[in-house]
Formats: sequence, C-alpha cells, structure tokens
Amino acid sequence: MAFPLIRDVRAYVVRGGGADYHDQGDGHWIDDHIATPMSRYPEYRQSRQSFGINVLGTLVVEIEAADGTIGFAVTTGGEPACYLVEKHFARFLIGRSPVEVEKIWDQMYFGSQYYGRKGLVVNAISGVDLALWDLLGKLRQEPVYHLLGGAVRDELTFYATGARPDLAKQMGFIGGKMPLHHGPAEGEEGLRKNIEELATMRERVGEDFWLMFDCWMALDLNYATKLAHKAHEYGLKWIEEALSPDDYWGYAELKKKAPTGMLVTTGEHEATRWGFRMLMEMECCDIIQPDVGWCGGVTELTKIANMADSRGIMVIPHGSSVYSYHFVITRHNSPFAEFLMMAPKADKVLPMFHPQLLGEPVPVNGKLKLSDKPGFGVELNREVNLHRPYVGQGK
Ligand SMILES: C[C@H](O)[C@H](O)CC(=O)C(=O)O
Ligand SMILES: [Mg+2]
Repeated sequence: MAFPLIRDVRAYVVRGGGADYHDQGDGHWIDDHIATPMSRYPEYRQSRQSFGINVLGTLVVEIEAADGTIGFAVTTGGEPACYLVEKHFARFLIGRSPVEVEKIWDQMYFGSQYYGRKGLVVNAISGVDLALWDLLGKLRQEPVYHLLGGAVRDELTFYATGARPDLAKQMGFIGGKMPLHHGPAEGEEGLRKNIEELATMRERVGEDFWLMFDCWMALDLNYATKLAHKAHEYGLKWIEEALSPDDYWGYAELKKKAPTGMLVTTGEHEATRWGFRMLMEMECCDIIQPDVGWCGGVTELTKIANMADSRGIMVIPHGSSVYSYHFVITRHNSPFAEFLMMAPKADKVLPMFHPQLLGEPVPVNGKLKLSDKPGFGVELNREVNLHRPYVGQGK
C-alpha cells in the first residue's frame, strides 16, 4: 500500500497547561512547596515556577502528508524544540514516506547525537515520533494501539498523582501518589512533616489503598533511605525518583537499602534505550517510568519496554496522557497507568493535557476503555494560541 509522502512539518509553542503540565496558575497543588533539587536554595523552595520549571512551554508538532492528512503530537520543549524540529529534523521527513518511522527516528537521533542524546533534544525527537505515529494511524484509519500490536486487556486501570489521595480513592483510582513537600535542606523537621502527611493520608484511605511518594529528584541517598524506612511503617508502596537521574550508583544502593516490599521507581527524566539499559543493568529500580513524550516517543519506548519485559521489570509510563494509554494497553508488563490530577485542588478529574487536546479521554471510576478513533484519537485544539517561531523546512 502506497502512502502519500510527507509535504510539511510545523512546530508551535503553546503556553498554559497542557503537555507542560507544570505551567499552571497560582494556588495549584503542583506548585505548592514541592521538594526539588533546587530546594537547597530557600528562595526557590516554595514554588517550582520560581526557578523556571515552566519556562519552556508545550511543543506541538504537526506533520502533513501530500493528501492533506495531518498527524500531530504535544510534549514539552517550547521554542527551543521548535527550532530543532523546523531547522534540523524536518529534513529527515519532508518528501519521505510516513511508514519510515524507524529510519526517521534513527536519523533524528544520530543526526543530533553530537549535541543531543537526552533532555530537550530527545523531547523534540519524541514529539516528531508521536506525530508520525498519529499520522500513520490517521492514514491507515486505525488507532495507534492497533499498530503497536493490539490491546492485551479491555481497559486501562489508573492510579492518581496529586495532593489528595483520599479524594482519588473516592474517585475510583487504585492508588495515590503524593508529592513530597520537604527535602533534606529542611532537616529533621521536614522529614517529620513528610511522614506526618503520609500518616494522615494512610488514616484517611485505610490499609489497602496504595500510597506512594514522588520525590522529584530532590533527595540524597541517606535521606531517601531514612524516608523509605520511616514511610514503610505506613505502608508506602513505592518511593519515586528519589535521587538525581544521573546517580545510577545511588539508585542501585537505594534499591538494596529500601525496606523489603517497598518498590524503588524512577526513569521519568531518563531517555532512550541506552539510558534505560543503564538503569536496568545496574539494578536501580523495580519499575521504570519513561515519559513517552520525553524518552524518544513510542518507537523508542517499544525497545525500552522489551528490554524491561525480558528482565521482569514493570513499565509504568510517566503521565503523557493518550500517548501513554495507547502504549500501556498493548503491554502485559504495564498493568496500570498514571493519571496526573490537573485540578488545582486535585479534587476532580480533568483531562491531563487540557486545553490543548480535543476529545482527550479521562478515567471514569479509575478505568478507561480506549476508543477506536484513528491515530491517538485526539485533535489539536486550534483555539489555543499556537505560535510558530521558526519556519524552516529543515534548512
Ligand atoms: C508531582 C511531581 O512532583 C511531578 O510534578 C509529576 C511527576 O513527577 C509524576 O507525575 O510522576
Ligand atoms: Mg514522578
């Protein structure tokens, strides 16, 4: 079957929520004194926006085929990622067939390896890759999860990330992951407050509901080990991203030192098969959490997840809305998914990438059946302010 060739690639930046889910207004739980690696500086402790967590904004990539069909995707990366897509990566797409997913990925990655490999560059590669899968699905009139091998279960099951696991329980989620509020710079008192929050939530949700701590790279090994042992008393299911993503040695040590039965999870800021190979070979964690929009897209996630499967490691992607859902439904080693609570008080379910996606599905009673709509099953909301800073055709 011949497909129309790619005739245009466009990259836009959008502000205000969406894929850059940290870009929220005042008073949102996601920016309320959450421990970070910058918490050692008192002036950056209260708000992550104060050190620039939302500085990039959302990247929107559109890929248009010669018959006018458009695939698109959103991730974080903003204006610098627009430059990479328009001025560098578009050359690997224009005039090519949209079925050349592997070759295009390979050329974007190796063509930028001398300045890329991780971070923003791989976010941009991921955005292009996801837009390509969306285009392919729309051209074939099939959902992406069909192209990935088909569903292995009827519906997705979710845990919720947010400040109110007690409310998440009432909304039907299987667990609640809380932001850790205090880091090592806040000493013993901060540690005590962290444990008190966990104890309060445990009391509210009862024994069986999963509770987890998201530590957003804020801790050192000593603090993380102490926190894990104290939190074990309150049945913490996992300790997430406790250390810097570069500290593979620290994670390997933490996994050895964590209480029996508590899972060590990480990987949302890791990228590509090589980064995840390191995490797995060094036995850093029990669950890996690639973000589909940051780790290299679905093309790379498939490779990462196959490695994990052969090692008995679960792959529970970080956030990433429909891009995660279409993947998770196809994998036995991804038995549940994350839902990030975007309501400012974490008291209701809102679409994770609102307002950028139209038709974005959300869990109902903690579950979701995916539709058979083509591609990732969503449309770009053209009412948001799409700004195209560079017009490049890859030159
Ligand atoms: C709540 C965390 O600090 C972060 O904003 C989201 C995250 O790491 C996760 O969903 O996982
Ligand atoms: Mg996390």
